[in-house]
Amino acid sequence: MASVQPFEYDTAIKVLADSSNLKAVPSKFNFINEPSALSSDSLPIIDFSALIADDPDRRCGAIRDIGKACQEWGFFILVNHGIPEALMNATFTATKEFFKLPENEKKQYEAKSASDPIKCGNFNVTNTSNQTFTLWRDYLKLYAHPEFHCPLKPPVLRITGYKYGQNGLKIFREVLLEYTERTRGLARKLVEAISDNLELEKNYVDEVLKMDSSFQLFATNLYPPCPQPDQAIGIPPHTDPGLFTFLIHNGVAGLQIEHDGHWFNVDSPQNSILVNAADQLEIFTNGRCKSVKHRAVVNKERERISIVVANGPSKEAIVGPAAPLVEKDGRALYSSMKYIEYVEAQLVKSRVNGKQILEQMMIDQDDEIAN
Ligand SMILES: O=C(O)CCC(=O)C(=O)O
Ligand SMILES: [Fe+2]
Repeated sequence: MASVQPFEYDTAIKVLADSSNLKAVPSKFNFINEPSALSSDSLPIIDFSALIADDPDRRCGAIRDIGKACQEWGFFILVNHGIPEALMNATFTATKEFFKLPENEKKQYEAKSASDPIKCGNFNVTNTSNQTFTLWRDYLKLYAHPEFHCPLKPPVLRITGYKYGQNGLKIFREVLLEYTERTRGLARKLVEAISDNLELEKNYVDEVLKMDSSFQLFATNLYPPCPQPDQAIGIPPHTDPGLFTFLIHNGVAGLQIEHDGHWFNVDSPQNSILVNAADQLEIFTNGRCKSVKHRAVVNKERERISIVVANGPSKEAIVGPAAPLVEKDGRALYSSMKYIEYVEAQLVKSRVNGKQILEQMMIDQDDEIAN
């Protein structure tokens, strides 16, 4: 049987969902799941203004809290981060305009391979029994740094508020460029906080992760209402590549994270950013920070949009456990891999219920002894 490609642009799910009287999920989306989860109000909240405060006690407190959050939950809510709410709103407006483009305009960005810097369309996932299903989600993914790639359309947006010129005109790429630049600055400060917390030398971290040329991915996901939310999934359980992922959403619930063997619904207050420790942070910290599994479930009533920025080390960085931590721990718990190879392998190879790339990189003590 010919294997199904992960990338494809058949029909936007939004178009399918808007089509008259869709009562059941077409079979190609069939993914039987249990979308219910526990509720949690205990996700750590990190005040970013404390991290950049002159007061050393506030700064130390924030560094300790970030370290603890990454170890215990792998997720936290970032507040007082300094990104203007108007810029976050403009980013939503911009991405919504993109999804509203005619199908033939978006189809130009249909991904052909994992290395395409702009990708758009449907995404097919294969499970361990070699069955393939399509995600209930439309997406756009861009490589945002060190080179910034962006579709030329929509050419101009009408956005009122926040310095968008006299006529309120601002170009799509400028909004995305500004949002990605700002989030990259925040991510860099968080990486510094983790390295302070683990007593790593700043020079060491900069040299290994090459943060000046950090590889940043921008993604936006649109999950249309789904007639049978337990028969389809927005994004199945996975972990993210990178150091820190930043996520904002349009106020509709759908993100769930795994904690202590249970799924929890995650919400975040308006204007905050949900941050999670990602795979390369877990590897680099030799397992101290946890890259936690999460998934996006869909609902019957409301369209959900999320905007995700994956902040990584440089594409060229060979990421393995930091040498000073390996020395302290007596052994490396993970093998090393060039970051860009990890990203692309994860895009095409990640399998539902199968071993994720992160798990494949874990070194068992038994393996070590055998070698
Ligand atoms: O939309 C969401 O809430 C989750 C998105 C996500 O996990 C991802 O894009 O990696
Ligand atoms: Fe994710």
